[in-house]
Parts: sequence; structure tokens; C-alpha cells
Amino acid sequence: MTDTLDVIKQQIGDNPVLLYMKGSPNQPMCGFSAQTVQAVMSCGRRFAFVDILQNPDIRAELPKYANWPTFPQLWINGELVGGCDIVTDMHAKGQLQPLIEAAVPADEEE
Ligand SMILES: N[C@@H](CCC(=O)N[C@@H](CS)C(=O)NCC(=O)O)C(=O)O
Ligand code: FES
Repeated sequence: MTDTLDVIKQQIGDNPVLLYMKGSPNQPMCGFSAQTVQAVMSCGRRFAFVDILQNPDIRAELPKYANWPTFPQLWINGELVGGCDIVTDMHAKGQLQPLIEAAVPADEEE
């Protein structure tokens, strides 16, 4: 349990933009994850992801740590932004792009 929490904290701390999702960006395994990853990808910056279907321990522990019951979860700069509803809404309002651009400056891209 403690180990899983350490892994989660490290992932969140190490990655300025991190998406916990079902499946992968190229092969999302749920419509909520598909919509969310599409919004994140459209912002054109590199981001990390964790497939929680491949990591049942994280699937079990993260909702408690995050105080957020479902997936996907988008974390930016160590803070939970939200799930599919919030992320797609922010994207529609033009609020997601500036947030991601600020977290991952273009000149840090490879
Ligand atoms: N309204 C939610 C939809 C996400 C959702 O309902 N996710 C469910 C089904 S994919 C979930 O993660 N359930 C817990 C689980 O599968 O571990 C959002 O905005 O993210
Ligand atoms: S896996 Fe069934 S709604 Fe996401």
C-alpha cells in the first residue's frame, strides 16, 4: 500500500502533465479516457500517462489519495485538474491549452 502511494507521488511530482487513463493515448479503452486524451493531445505538448488497467494497485489507491473516485484524472504541476467532464469543458472554453503550455514550455520539448 505504502509502496503504491510512493509510486503515485513520484509520478505526480515528476511529470508536469500526467494523465491517468484507461488504455493508452493511441488506444484508449474507454470513451471518457478517449475524450480526455484527445483534448490533452490537441494542446500539442508532451505529456505522461499511466494506464490504470495495467496498474490495478494504482487504480485502487489513487482515488483515495486524489479524493476523486474515477478515471481519467489529469494532473498538472502536481495538482488534480479533473476528469473527463472538467477537462473537456476547459478545452472547449480555451482554458486547457494555456495551462498545459505554461506547464510544459515549448523550448523544453525534444
Ligand atoms: N464524469 C466522469 C466520468 C469518468 C467515469 O465515470 N469513470 C468511471 C468509468 S470509466 C471510473 O473510472 N470508474 C472507476 C474505475 O473504473 O476504477 C469524468 O468526468 O471523468
Ligand atoms: S470503462 Fe466503462 S465507462 Fe469507462
